[in-house]
Amino acid sequence: MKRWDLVISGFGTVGKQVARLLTERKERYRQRYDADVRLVAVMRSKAGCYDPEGVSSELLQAFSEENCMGDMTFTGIDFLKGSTYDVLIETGPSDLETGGAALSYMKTALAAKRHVIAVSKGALVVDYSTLSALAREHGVFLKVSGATAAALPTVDLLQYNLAGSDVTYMEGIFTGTANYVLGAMMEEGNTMETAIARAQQMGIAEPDPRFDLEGWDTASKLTIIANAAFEAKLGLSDVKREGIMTITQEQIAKWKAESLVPKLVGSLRKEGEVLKAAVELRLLESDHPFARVLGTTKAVRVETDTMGELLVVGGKSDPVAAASAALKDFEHVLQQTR
Ligand SMILES: NC(=O)C1=CN([C@@H]2O[C@H](COP(=O)(O)OP(=O)(O)OC[C@H]3O[C@@H](n4cnc5c(N)ncnc54)[C@H](OP(=O)(O)O)[C@@H]3O)[C@@H](O)[C@H]2O)C=CC1
Ligand SMILES: N[C@@H](CC=O)C(=O)O
Repeated sequence: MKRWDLVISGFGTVGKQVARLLTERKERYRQRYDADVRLVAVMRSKAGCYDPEGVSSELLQAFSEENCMGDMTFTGIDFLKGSTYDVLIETGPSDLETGGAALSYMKTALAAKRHVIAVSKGALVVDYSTLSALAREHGVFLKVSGATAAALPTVDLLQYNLAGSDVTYMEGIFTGTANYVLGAMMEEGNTMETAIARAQQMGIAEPDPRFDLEGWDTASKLTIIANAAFEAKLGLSDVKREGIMTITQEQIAKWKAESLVPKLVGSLRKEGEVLKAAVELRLLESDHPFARVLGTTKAVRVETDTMGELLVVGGKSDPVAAASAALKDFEHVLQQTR
């Protein structure tokens, strides 16, 4: 039986769910893949815990509960370099300006021939080309489902289900928080503040809700999808971006009276060799398929040259679903390395 040692960087809402699901699925990995999967290390911003034989559930519990003061000399990169592992699952903050610590973790792991499964978006947005080149050079996988709408298949849909087809257009509702906030304002008469607070309680809103509501989250996902699945060289600044933070109660009342449904839609359109990316507020007729995508649910629609049109609705934003998407990526690594 092959040993698979895993590290999780970032041990917050999603990271903890990844750890929980990994424990639950241990037997499945044994039976299906003849794999002895162990979580050997987890790290937070100021501390990490590592046991080469597998971190015990008691230690994990203590690590997740303690007020993480850590050791002032702790650095995630040294911790990672000092750990022996096969796969890094990155669930730290998404820093869209520099890629943050996640970028150095991912580069370090890939250069050391470790597979990387990204849930955070910043590093992929900032330097996907270097990361994918490192993965190719070292013969390991860089998987990005968790960072590209998680339970809603996007990159996998394009790379696996539509392999060989030319996807000429893609559009979707990619940010559950924005969709939830718009729906709560339209259907439940909530204020934006109340709706944001609810999305934060659900664990799906980013630490700064403007990330979701000003379109950065959708723009980030589009950038990664474009680079990973369309082999484009898109930067975040290439995405035309609109948000929903300035929506007023007067606008809500008007749209209701006109039976229009507001949705934050991200799109990628091929125009010759150029890929045009945009995030915009669209006012949809009530019979539009996206108008019925409610709550934290997401959706994607694609147009292809030879496989027609596809619509996938579902994959709601949810920390457990995001963790499960990361482990879908892990399962694909297990399948592709057998
Ligand atoms: N929440 C969701 O539903 C989804 C989130 N994502 C993405 O996943 C990532 C994590 O989200 P979420 O779990 O909600 O975020 P949280 O804020 O709950 O957790 C972030 C974790 O990262 C840790 N961290 C911060 N800095 C570092 C560092 N330098 N090195 C190691 N760890 C660090 C934090 O440490 P400490 O505990 O010490 O504060 C915390 O444990 C984000 O990038 C988000 O965009 C993607 C899909 C869905
Ligand atoms: N903030 C995101 C969650 C992760 O991608 C969302 O609301 O969909």
